[in-house]
Amino acid sequence: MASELPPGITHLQPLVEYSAGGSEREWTPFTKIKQYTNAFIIDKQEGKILLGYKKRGIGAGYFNGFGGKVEPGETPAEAASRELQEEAGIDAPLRECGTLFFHVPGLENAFDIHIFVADEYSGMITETEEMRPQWFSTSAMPPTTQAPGEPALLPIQYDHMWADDIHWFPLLLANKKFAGRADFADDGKTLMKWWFGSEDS
Ligand SMILES: Nc1nc2c([nH]c(=O)n2[C@H]2C[C@H](O)[C@@H](COP(=O)(O)OP(=O)(O)OP(=O)(O)O)O2)c(=O)[nH]1
Repeated sequence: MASELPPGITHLQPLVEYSAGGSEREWTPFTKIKQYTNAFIIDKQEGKILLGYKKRGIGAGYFNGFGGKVEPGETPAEAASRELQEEAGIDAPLRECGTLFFHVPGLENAFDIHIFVADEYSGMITETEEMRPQWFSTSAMPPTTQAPGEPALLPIQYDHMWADDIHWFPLLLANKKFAGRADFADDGKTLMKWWFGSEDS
């Protein structure tokens, strides 16, 4: 169990350290916290996860889950469902599985990102102005069995994602509850320091 969690992590249950690293410097101070969401569909039977290529805004050019700001009067769960519908055209029985506290120096606010997951969805997955949805294999190896005529799914493209994601995606994929913090450099891309833990080791 971590003796002292990074500032910003408010997870109620004890956490076991999973991945930590980066520079020795202190966690960057922040003044405001904004609530965000990020939602993933994971089809365990077929071994695939739905991500979207972000076409604009924060994290443009990266693959990510679907999400955005929690609007005034909304719960994070309501915001996550709304954003999933707005960005991918689908509905899903989302459950909150983790939190990512994220900070870039120079930005007034830190991001408290509520991570949601579902293993099924309804509706038709649709490309939107913000996101181009794409399934990826959850296995490091490309799947060997494919439906006839279907292209093999790529493994998750960590080198085209936020630099912290590789440190907590394994917890998401293993269905573990987790929380963590990632501090970035001024460029908003280079990961300077991180800590992630899960409820079970
Ligand atoms: N996986 C991952 N997602 C991140 C990281 N940092 C970060 O902001 N995000 C997510 C949180 C949100 O889902 C998304 C940023 O939301 P957005 O671009 O839609 O924000 P916005 O202000 O435009 O909000 P909105 O208009 O969609 O409500 O990026 C990170 O380090 N890893």
